[in-house]
Amino acid sequence: MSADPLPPLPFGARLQAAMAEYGPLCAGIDPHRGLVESWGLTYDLAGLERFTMTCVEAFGGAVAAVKPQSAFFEVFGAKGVALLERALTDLRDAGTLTVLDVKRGDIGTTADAYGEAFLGTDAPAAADAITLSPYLGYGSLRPAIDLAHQTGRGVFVLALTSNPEGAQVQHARLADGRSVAGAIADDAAADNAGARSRGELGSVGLVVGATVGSAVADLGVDLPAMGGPILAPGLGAQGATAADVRSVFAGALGQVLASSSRDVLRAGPDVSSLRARAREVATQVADITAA
Ligand SMILES: O=c1ccn([C@@H]2O[C@H](COP(=O)(O)O)[C@@H](O)[C@H]2O)c(=O)[nH]1
Repeated sequence: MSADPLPPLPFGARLQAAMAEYGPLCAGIDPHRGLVESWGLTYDLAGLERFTMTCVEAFGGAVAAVKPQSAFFEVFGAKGVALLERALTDLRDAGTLTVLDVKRGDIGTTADAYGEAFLGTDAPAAADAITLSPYLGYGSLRPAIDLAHQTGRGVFVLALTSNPEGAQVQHARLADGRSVAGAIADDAAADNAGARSRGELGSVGLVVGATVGSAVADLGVDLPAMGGPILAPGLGAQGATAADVRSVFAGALGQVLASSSRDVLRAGPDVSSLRARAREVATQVADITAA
């Protein structure tokens, strides 16, 4: 009689271990035209492939997580998406966690299909975690969140994005006085309750930009109680500094997974230089977030 397979370790626990080993950096793969050309490559499928595989070689086994930005692959159609799927597979084979930045969100049946596409057992573009948009209501994400829990994967729900325009929606107040961002954090806290009771990081994280200044405190977004990881874009190219990370995430620094794309990618195309820059930023962020 064959034994049942072991259930997968939850994403939150796997991320916690990876951050402890490599430092809390998520290196982005953002092959936008300017960057691809600055590496001396042509902005076509061949250039996209060279750029992406250079990143995979440099970041695999070197950082806690890698975040490909789906848009830069989708723009090349089916062949670009196939390349994205290959990069996700190669990073998994290298033992490196992937966060696919796709910002999906829709009514329940469609959220279910999005979940199967990226988080299901047989997902064609399987990632360890994906970004989700809660602006059709946090509850509409339920099928994808439940599937992530079942398959040991994770999600990062947009709460306070790094762009200034996000405030129009995310700073708004609900009838009960809570901010939209605060309510999303409360919903994530409920989904992370089990992990918290085991002393683990939850698998439902939030996206909170390192650029948001005092908004976390002003809007009553309770990040420590949320209990999941915080994907924090905005460091470097968008202007956030180490001091910003310390002040924005005070009280929740151990949950922060800082994300940086352009600031690291500018060190390419040499694989060793790219890896060295990623390691340098990972060490800087580890120093910032150390208690
Ligand atoms: O609030 C958000 C959510 C996602 N992003 C994405 O992160 C990277 C940032 O790139 P940098 O070059 O480090 O500025 C990019 O893929 C965005 O789409 C974000 O910036 N803000």
